[in-house]
Order: sequence, then structure tokens, then C-alpha cells
Amino acid sequence: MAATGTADLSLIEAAKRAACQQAVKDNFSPSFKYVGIGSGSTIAYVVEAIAALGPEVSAGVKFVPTGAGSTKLIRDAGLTVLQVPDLLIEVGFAGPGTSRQHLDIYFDGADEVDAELNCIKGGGACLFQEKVVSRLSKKFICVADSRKKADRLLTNWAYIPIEVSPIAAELVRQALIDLGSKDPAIRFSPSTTTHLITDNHNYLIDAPFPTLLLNSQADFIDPARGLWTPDALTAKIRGILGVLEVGIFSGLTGPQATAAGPDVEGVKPVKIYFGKPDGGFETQE
Ligand SMILES: O=C(CO)[C@H](O)[C@H](O)COP(=O)(O)O
Repeated sequence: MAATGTADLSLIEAAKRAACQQAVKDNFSPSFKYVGIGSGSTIAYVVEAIAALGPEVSAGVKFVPTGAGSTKLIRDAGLTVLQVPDLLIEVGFAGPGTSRQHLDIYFDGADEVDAELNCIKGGGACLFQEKVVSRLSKKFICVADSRKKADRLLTNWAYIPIEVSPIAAELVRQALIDLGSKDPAIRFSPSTTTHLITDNHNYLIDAPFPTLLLNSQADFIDPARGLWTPDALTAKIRGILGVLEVGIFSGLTGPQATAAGPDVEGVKPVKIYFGKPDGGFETQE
């Protein structure tokens, strides 16, 4: 994304906070049992807004994090942390075909959001746990500032983050080039000179793809439009040996996903709150 000056930064932070306060106001209920909390800088304002409601509102709720950063955020706010494996023990397994959407709601940010609410996530390196938590939630509410909004994914955000096994990383990189990615790169840690290691002990590959792949015969191209679709490109990348998960959040959501059964991919948001630099916000659903 474009570099941002210091003066603009405070406006952007105010925009993020405005979006999160509204998202919590509209969507959080003290009757909730389990609430998913994503990762990144924006989600901090969701946690802030929930904590500000006071213990009488939040004490009965368990907050499911998506990584080490969000675990600390929840804990520092005085809220109760419940990790995914503990959640799954707590709720148990009611048998084949039963719902696995145990979380009442999941709040998270995104790196880019398209007109159909598909997202790119993983700029903060937590995409795998974020996808697990989204998959376990009845609905995903996304919070972002308005710079993240685009008609089509990979318009302003440059790459798709992909979590991969370190041993297969070079193999995955080569397969991504075969698919049409331009210069996919293993991500380095910003604070060291070594590869970034995710919370799951893997590497990330950041894979740029052209926004359009016109005239391509590839099987992840929608022939009617000459474009790759988020669902098809995700499935294609996920099929590469060594890929754990892809940072595209697409697929059915909410009641549609519930109706389709427990194995459906319901990972994209049902609603997005975009904070605007003028202090206002807009929603998209
Ligand atoms: O996907 C993510 C982390 O893996 C974040 O939600 C995404 O990178 C947005 O971060 P921020 O709120 O700091 O802009």
C-alpha cells in the first residue's frame, strides 16, 4: 500500500477505531458464549470497545484468539482467553453432520476486501488460525479502514500470503510461478534477517498474481470473464504439496453456509465496517 505520513496516520487510526466501535455496538451481545478475535492493529480497537463495556457485560464471554498477538491483546484487556483446542474439548463433538459453528461471532481485520466481501488476509502472518476461527464461527464481521476497499482482490494489496511447510517452501514457490504468480517470495521477519516463522512454525510465501489473467486457459479462470475467481484460485493453491492454507477468505457465509452443512467453507465476512478518515464509517454487506 502507499506510504502514509505521520499526520495521516492519526486519521487512519481514528478511522479504524470508529469502525470497530460501531461494529461492536451493532454486533456484540452479552448473551454470547464464544467470540473470535482476529489479529493485526485494527482488531485492538474491537477488544478496546468490548472491554469498555465493563465486566458486567463481558464476564460471561470467552474470547477465542487467532495467534500469540491476539491472545496477549485479550488477556491484557482483562477478558477471558479460550484457545481453539480447549474450545473444541469444551463443546465436544455432537456427531456427523452437526454444526461446527460454535462461536457466536468472529471479529477481524483484512488486508483487502472486494465488492463481494472476499478478503485477503495474512499481512500479519496469522492467516491459518484466522481461517480456523472463521470456519468455527456463525458469522465473521470485518473491520478495516477505507484504504482496504477494492472492486477486485489484488488491486491495491500486492500479494496473497500463503502459509507453507518450511521443508517444501521452495517447491511451493516454483509451483506458484507455474500458476502465474510473479516473483513469489518467502517472507522475512521484519525484526531479524531470517525467515519469518508463524505461530504454527511454518513459513509464509507472499505471492503476487496479476489482477486479471485474460486469455489464460488455466482451470482456475472463469471462462466467461477471463478472470481468476477467489474460490478457484484458493483451491488451486491449496492443492500444492506443502501448502497449509491460503490467505484468501471466500466462500459461503452465515445462513447460506449453515444451510449447506458443516463441511462448507464459510470463511468470508457477512459484513464489513470501513472507517473513513473523516471520522465516519460505511458498511458493506
Ligand atoms: O490478516 C491479518 C493478520 O494475519 C490482519 O487482519 C490484516 O493483516 C490486517 O491488519 P491491520 O488491522 O493491522 O491492517
